[in-house]
Amino acid sequence: MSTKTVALIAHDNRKRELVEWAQLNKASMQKCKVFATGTTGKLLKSDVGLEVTSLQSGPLGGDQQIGALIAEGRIDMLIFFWDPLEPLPHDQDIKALLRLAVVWNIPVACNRSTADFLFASPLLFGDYERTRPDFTDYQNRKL
Ligand SMILES: O=C(CO)COP(=O)(O)O
Repeated sequence: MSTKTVALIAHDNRKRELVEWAQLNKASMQKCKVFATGTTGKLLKSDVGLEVTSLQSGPLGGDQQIGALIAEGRIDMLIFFWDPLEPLPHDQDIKALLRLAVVWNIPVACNRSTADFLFASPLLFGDYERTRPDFTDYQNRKL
């Protein structure tokens, strides 16, 4: 079984919620490789004590960096507590990230109960191999 790679992101109004959730799931998180956007990553290090690879802050391109990692097949799961009540300057980046997670068949949790379900799943540390879609036909289409 290979180490799972998880991307964690939370918008400002939901950062406390993500930190609390990560504290409760710290033992499992420590078995994963964790990527995060800038400020989220900083909090996960300082308040949870996780080892995290922090990318740029979301509005500065962090969502796009996570999206690129997904497209490269380097992320197994996305936990993204996005803010459903406030528009943000980088809304398009957020939409693009969520879109790529669907394109590449990545499990995504946008709230705490879904994150609980993902982390309670025997598949998390089992021998489940996510089907990575094959877009060969799409890439070879006649133009
Ligand atoms: O804005 C974000 C995701 O869209 C999160 O970025 P930060 O983790 O830097 O706050």
